[in-house]
Amino acid sequence: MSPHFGARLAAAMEERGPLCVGLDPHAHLLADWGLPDSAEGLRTFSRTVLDAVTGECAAVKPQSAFYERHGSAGVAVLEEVLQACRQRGVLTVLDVKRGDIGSTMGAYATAYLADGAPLAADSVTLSPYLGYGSLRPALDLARAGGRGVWVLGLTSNPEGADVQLVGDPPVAARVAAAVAADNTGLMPFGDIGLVVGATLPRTPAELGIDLAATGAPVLAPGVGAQGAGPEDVARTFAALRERVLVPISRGVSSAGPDPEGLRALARDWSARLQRALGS
Ligand SMILES: O=C(O)c1cc(=O)[nH]c(=O)n1[C@@H]1O[C@H](COP(=O)(O)O)[C@@H](O)[C@H]1O
Repeated sequence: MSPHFGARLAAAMEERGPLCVGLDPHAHLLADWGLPDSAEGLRTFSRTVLDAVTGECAAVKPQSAFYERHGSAGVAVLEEVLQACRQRGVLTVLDVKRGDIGSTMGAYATAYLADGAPLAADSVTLSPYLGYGSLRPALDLARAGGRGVWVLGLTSNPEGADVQLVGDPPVAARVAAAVAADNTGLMPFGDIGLVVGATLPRTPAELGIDLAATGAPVLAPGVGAQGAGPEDVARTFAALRERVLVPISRGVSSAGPDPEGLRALARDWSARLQRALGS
């Protein structure tokens, strides 16, 4: 049986550090790169970033929205990106933030987490805000295939607190407790990750959320364009530094289209993150 996603992620982070490069082909970035805002522009952007950063990061995170913007032609490019990552052995976090009633969730799960699906990824982002239990079909299919999921906990945007911090214990703490139960026994960490922004004004511990107890890897967005830096990652995730995967998108792709510039900036972020996290 192949290793579970948490073990594969741990191995990739051990080898290449905590950086995850995001693929978010914003219209303004395509323009800055001198590319058309079209499927062809997405293709060139994605290939260029992927070629430049393969080997410099533990994973890549394509954001589906920027591909969907161009309809079926854009989604075809996303399929190519995922296929290229599979061929290169690059771990993928497909950022789709899906969440729906359980029966529909089963279809989303098949779309992103089934062997042979055109959009199959190593892991996918999910929203638990229709109820954590509604994600079960995706959690089960991911685990059966050695894949993973990232459940939104405390998101990097300030508006997230309106939902995630309601109640005592806060909603996000209840999500974290459910993740902890599902990760029981998986080493070195589980296949169900939590998304916790690096931009939070208060740390999870200060909010009464014991991330270390969840056994979850943490996806910590917000570094670079959203204002957080490596020291914020180190401060926010003090007790679980070896489990934090840090996605940076605009903070890397702003160096394009020059591949050397992209690679140099990815290396620089990676070195700064590793220094801050003491890894
Ligand atoms: O799940 C995510 O990746 C995510 C969660 C979150 O709380 N905040 C957040 O910014 N993201 C995603 O992370 C990426 C951030 O992009 P940059 O700010 O350019 O690095 C975008 O694709 C967001 O959709």
